[in-house]
Amino acid sequence: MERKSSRLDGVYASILARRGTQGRLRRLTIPTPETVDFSSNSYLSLSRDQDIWSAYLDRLQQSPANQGFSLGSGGSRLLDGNSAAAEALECTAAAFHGAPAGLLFNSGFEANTGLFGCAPQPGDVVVYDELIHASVHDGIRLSRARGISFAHNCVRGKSRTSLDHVLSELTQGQDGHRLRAGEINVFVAVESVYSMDGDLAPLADIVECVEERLPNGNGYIVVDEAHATGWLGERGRGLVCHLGLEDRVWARVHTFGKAMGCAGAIVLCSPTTRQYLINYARSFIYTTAMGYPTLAGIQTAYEYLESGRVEPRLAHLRSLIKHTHRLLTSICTRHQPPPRDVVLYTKEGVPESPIIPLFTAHARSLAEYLQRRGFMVRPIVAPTVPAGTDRVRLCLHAGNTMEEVQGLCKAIDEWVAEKLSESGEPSEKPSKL
Ligand SMILES: Cc1ncc(COP(=O)(O)O)c(C=O)c1O
Repeated sequence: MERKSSRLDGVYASILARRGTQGRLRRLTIPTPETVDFSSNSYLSLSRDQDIWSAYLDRLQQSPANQGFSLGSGGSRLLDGNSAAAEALECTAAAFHGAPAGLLFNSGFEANTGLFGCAPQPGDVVVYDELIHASVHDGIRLSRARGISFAHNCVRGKSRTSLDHVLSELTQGQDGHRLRAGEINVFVAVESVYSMDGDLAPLADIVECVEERLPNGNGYIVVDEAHATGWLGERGRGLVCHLGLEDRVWARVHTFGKAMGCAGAIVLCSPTTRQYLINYARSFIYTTAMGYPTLAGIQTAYEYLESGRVEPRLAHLRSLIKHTHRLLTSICTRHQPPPRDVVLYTKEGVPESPIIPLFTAHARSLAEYLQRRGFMVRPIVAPTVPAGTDRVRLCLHAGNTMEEVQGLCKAIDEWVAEKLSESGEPSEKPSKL
């Protein structure tokens, strides 16, 4: 008799083959250490910093015996997995980001699914930016709320899909009177820095809009600061602190796996909300808590940020962003008319973040070309991003040098010239960048 699993493998194999023919098959690769990193989310290059590593080892050596010699936590925080170190880290992070309280989660993904899965009450609504992270979508699916998207970063545009329009429709719709009376809660979910486009949310305007449309205080803004944590604002406190909106944003999610070079996340919120999450957030309750080595790494990274030693790195990162912008703009200007389908760099001003998308219908070709020249970049294609917006996602890091950026842009320039000559379009010779 044919084994069940082999029949199922056959089903999977044909699904994978279909995906393969569409050029959308996902694969695991091991990053090669000798390539120059223009891909990871380690924006500050802290994960390999010698000083932080030494401070981390010292912390492990000096930790109390009941904490320091345990690789794992031993259980859920609600059973045996809680520790003074976990609670101390929550206080450190909350103080650093100017929040009343915080609750750790094992990842940003779990923080979002935990928060959105239980925060809305029956009948509540979650209004979210259309480019919000997959984990928020999954959280909404787990919740008892209705989800409605608004157009990316469109707060007050005339479009019927602007945030203002969506909120206005809600307050005039079927349950409008209950919404206006503050009996239905509206959660508004945005990211401070969008992970694929690298643009910032117009957060001050979003806050104004929500307060105007929901004056009874039933608009609750949740900001996912995953890609802002550690580098945006003074000492990397994030966008909410940078704009002084701590008291007008209901909850924030900070993740430790990106600029902070560690792993895990925290939801910043009121003490009562924290207590509610402890009771109802399934991804907090039904999982083994972080062990001491992980907590110690995050605590060490926070101390580094708070000490101000991060400032020279931030300054270097800002210059890299400006320099890259100059070089990419010059590539596009020289290959006029703009090389349609080849590479489209759309930033008019200096990019707002170290994430710079290079839109091209040939994302895989560009990424492979750059990888062969020793630059690690990755193609990001549908369904990870909306169809028609395939790109190579360039990520700059404080650990990159000006020369590396120069080399990368020179290779992009050569690729553009090659592609254009293949397509028969006239192309400028790559010139000295
Ligand atoms: C905006 C955003 N939120 C949340 C997450 C999830 O964070 P983590 O990697 O810690 O699970 C990510 C990571 O890709 C992200 O980009």
